Amino acid sequence: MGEEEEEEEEEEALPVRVVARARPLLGVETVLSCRSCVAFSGGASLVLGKDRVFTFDAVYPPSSSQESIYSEWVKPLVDGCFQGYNATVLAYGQTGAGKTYTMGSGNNSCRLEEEMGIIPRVMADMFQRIEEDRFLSGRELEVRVSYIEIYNEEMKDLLHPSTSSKSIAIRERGDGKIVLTGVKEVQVNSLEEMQRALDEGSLCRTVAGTMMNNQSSRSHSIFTITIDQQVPKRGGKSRELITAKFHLVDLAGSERAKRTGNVGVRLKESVNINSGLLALGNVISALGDEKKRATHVPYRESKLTRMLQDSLGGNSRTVMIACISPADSSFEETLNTLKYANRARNIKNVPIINR
Ligand SMILES: Nc1ncnc2c1ncn2[C@@H]1O[C@H](COP(=O)(O)OP(=O)(O)OP(=O)(O)O)[C@@H](O)[C@H]1O
Repeated sequence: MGEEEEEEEEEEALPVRVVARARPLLGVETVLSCRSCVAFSGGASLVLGKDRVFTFDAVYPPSSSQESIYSEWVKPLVDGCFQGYNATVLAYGQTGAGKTYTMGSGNNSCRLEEEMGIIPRVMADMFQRIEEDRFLSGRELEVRVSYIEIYNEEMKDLLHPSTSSKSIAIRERGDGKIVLTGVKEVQVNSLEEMQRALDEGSLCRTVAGTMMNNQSSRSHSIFTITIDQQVPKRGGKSRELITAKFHLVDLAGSERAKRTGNVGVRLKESVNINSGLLALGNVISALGDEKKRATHVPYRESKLTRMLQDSLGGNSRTVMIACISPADSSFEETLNTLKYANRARNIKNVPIINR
């Protein structure tokens, strides 16, 4: 293949992939006599209520495993990172819909192997790959992680919780890449070190009970893995740096404030959470609209969208997982989640290798 053709292939625009996942009915829902209001046909569509049909890139019914969603949608992104492509996985949905379970961004120490979520699987795969590539001549590799939380429009470094939020800022470099200043990345040399970073950071997340989930994460959390590789150039003695960033995002619950029974501080939180998600929705819809995409995408409306600027509609391979509860008591929230996720299907990203 000629160099020009290679360039063309790299710059092909890819849509953001959107998959929907329904968790099983929880014990508490069964006790409250909730019934499932979502039907699955086995394909990429689902039916909410009597006749609202939604089609995504894939649909995962309650019986589906953590492994299937990981191997079909996330593993290819891990492979891409080693080639220098950025990747992003976002979990969206109302409180209690299964975002933290799916991402594996909660406490993983008591989980069975098959219950492990996406982040622990990404880490295990990366280190297996690093181990396998160890003997490739001349290759040097460095892996770093950062873990941040956006809570009430303030950013917290979960790996260095004593860092003041005020010293953290999001900046756009001349080449359009987004960088965080004030957040300290941690270099990790083994799977165990990376797992420790995830577990310790997860413990510092802002969690509180709502009427819908007694361990509700009230913030957006973003676990970022950066891989830097010094690779010998083909045929020459010189080397090139290939770098890739993998954002794993567990978004705060998308529910409307009223349903969570929130008042006071929790209500203020809900308003802030929703403003981040609203901004994300606006960015998603602008990216899905050809005219707006060319003129103005409102990334600056929130910290969340600013931080994900080069992952949404930018240089990244992106998968969004819309998590839903099948319970009829969550019908309205599920409808909102599915509508929101549907809009994301129009976004096109242009992944290029980061040399
Ligand atoms: N696919 C699943 N299989 C079995 N249990 C699940 C599944 N998804 C979620 N659960 C369970 O449902 C409950 C709520 O899930 P989870 O905490 O992941 O929700 P969430 O969307 O992250 O909520 P919040 O936004 O409030 O943090 C948990 O007890 C979790 O273990």
